[in-house]
Amino acid sequence: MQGRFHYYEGYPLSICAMPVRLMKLLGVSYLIASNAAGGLNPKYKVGDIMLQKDHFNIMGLAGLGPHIGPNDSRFGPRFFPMTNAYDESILNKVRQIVKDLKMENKVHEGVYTCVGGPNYETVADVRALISLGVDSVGMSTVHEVIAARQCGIRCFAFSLITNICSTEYGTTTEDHSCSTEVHSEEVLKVGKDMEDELRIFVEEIVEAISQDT
Ligand SMILES: O=P(O)(O)O[C@H]1O[C@H](CO)[C@@H](O)[C@H]1O
Ligand code: HPA
Repeated sequence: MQGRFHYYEGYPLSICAMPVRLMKLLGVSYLIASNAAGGLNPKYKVGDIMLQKDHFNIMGLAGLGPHIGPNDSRFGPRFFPMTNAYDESILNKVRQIVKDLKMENKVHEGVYTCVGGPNYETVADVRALISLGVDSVGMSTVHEVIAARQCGIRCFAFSLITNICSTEYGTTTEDHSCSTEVHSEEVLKVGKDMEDELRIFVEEIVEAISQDT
């Protein structure tokens, strides 16, 4: 996909996840999802990569999801497990790729969450998410992975840490900027700067997965 639909753009989560269901109809069996995300884990630095071991479905706990409403059985059963949402055998292949590409110093494994956005988080939000065991925060991916798992697509996802979420209140300067604020320009720049490295990383993953198929 080139880009994606986001909930904050006004689309219901079923539309945000629609491309995944289209992929299913086209015969896709593996999903590699990526996202730009804020780092919550204090070990993370800007430009690091977090392999998603799991996600915390905060919107789902509030009753939002791509699968709310009448169930269309072409896209899987009404009820389904999410215990092993992120495929361990793909993760193992990626762990090897990380070693081969000598990326260990910048790659972590952790838990992602999707918030509604489009505002970035308050300090209180950030502190709460950390206390809930979340390592990175964005505004996508979770509903895509839910739709994929419902229809049996195997999933791998990673976050590019584009900014560090602040756990402290900053001081606002005269021009009204604030040292601890995140701005989308920063997010886009880190994404752009990492483009070549991530392309190689994803190409390696596709290659490793395709050896299985
Ligand atoms: O998750 P992706 O689409 O990578 O984008 C992330 O970056 C944007 C905010 O900067 C939000 O859309 C958030 O979800
Ligand atoms: N929060 C939510 N979404 C994001 C962030 C963030 O800090 N960075 C990039 N997408």
